[in-house]
Amino acid sequence: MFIRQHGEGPSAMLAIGTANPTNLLLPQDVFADNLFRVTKSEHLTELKEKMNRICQKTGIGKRHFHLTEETLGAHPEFLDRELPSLDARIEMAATAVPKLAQSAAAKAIAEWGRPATDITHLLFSTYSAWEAPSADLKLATLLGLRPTVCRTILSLHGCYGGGRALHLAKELAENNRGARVLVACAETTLVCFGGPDGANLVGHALFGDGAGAVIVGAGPFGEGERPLFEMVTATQTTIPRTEHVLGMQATAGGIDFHLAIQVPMLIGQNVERCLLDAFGGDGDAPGSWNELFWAVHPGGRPILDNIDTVLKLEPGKLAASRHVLREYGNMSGATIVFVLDELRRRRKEEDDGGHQLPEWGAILAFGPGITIETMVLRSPR
Ligand SMILES: CC(C)(COP(=O)(O)OP(=O)(O)OC[C@H]1O[C@@H](n2cnc3c(N)ncnc32)[C@H](O)[C@@H]1OP(=O)(O)O)[C@@H](O)C(=O)NCCC(=O)NCCSC(=O)CC(=O)O
Repeated sequence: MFIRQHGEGPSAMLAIGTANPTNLLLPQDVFADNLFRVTKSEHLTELKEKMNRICQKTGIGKRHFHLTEETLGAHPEFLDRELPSLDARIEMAATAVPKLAQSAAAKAIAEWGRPATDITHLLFSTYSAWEAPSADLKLATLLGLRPTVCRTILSLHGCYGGGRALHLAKELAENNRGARVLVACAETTLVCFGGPDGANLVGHALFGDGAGAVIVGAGPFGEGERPLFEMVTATQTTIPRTEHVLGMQATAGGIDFHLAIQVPMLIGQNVERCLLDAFGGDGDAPGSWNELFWAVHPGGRPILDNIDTVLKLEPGKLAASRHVLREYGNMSGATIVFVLDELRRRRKEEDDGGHQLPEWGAILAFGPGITIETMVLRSPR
């Protein structure tokens, strides 16, 4: 009888890659001027002042975008929510999203050192998948994955999409001996970009474009395979009665984001419970959260500030998250991969400098629901 063989030990991240569109890089201090100019909204002076106030408080230094002024010139319907533009956006995203993911995935595969045809599963997360077959098949074709690769697209999980995909990759790798799972997350604001109004200023000020890829596998590890972070346990929690505070909605004029002002507070109030669950209860959790290393989705500066406060974290514990927020903004589901990449770069630097490094760590990612994905990590010695 055929018996399914399991992988050995907890699965691990074996390689990480990230990428951003090269079309447009905008420093945050000129973002409002640029937005109001290209959308012909300069007469909305109060709104622009508010936009400037918000931009200054984001903790963001610059962001990358696929949409350029030239593309907007060819699509004036993108500027006016009353005009239908969803078709054109879907068509643009259908090419841009898999290509962006390809850039990140190619870096992860090169670091991994094995042929792309050794990938057995593909998990693709994006808020821009609006067709079938979708970005997962396009990415598989661009990378030359084998026709038997098991593909899954995760759509509209928003900012917890990266955490969700890593969680699923862990399950797949541990339950299928020899599986090598490519997690790919790619997000572009071209599906939601529009002229500024009272409802979309915060989204405009926060979101950027980027892609992240991680290769996940469980033991036995092949020659040259080097576990970066072991994925020890993972949980998902939905905060009851918060489904209306954070979300996305497709309209004829593009995708609308809704970010209620209470989001940072709600996340702050709930993360400790999620962490205790992921660690298996109070008894197994570390005595102080400062004993861990941290990969937190930088959904916004106040979210990181609230987590610092409730977990009583020492300054610098969320440095990788703050760095990614500063350099790239909030790239929704792809952001957590950038944080993991930055975290391992910082840990290597500290290790080379002879510093004692925490062995255990945690991922926190948040999105619509409000959903919190939590994962306990261990860094192999
Ligand atoms: C917008 C901010 C930069 C503002 O910074 P501060 O809160 O420190 O500053 P502040 O209180 O002085 O606010 C400045 C101005 O912004 C307004 N303001 C703040 N939060 C707002 C919100 N959610 N919606 C609309 N307006 C908002 C305030 O009323 C104020 O207006 P005035 O100046 O007129 O008084 C920050 O609050 C922030 O980053 N919030 C976003 C957090 C968030 O929801 N992240 C989740 C992203 S989604 C995600 O990550 C998951 C996903 O998408 O799936």
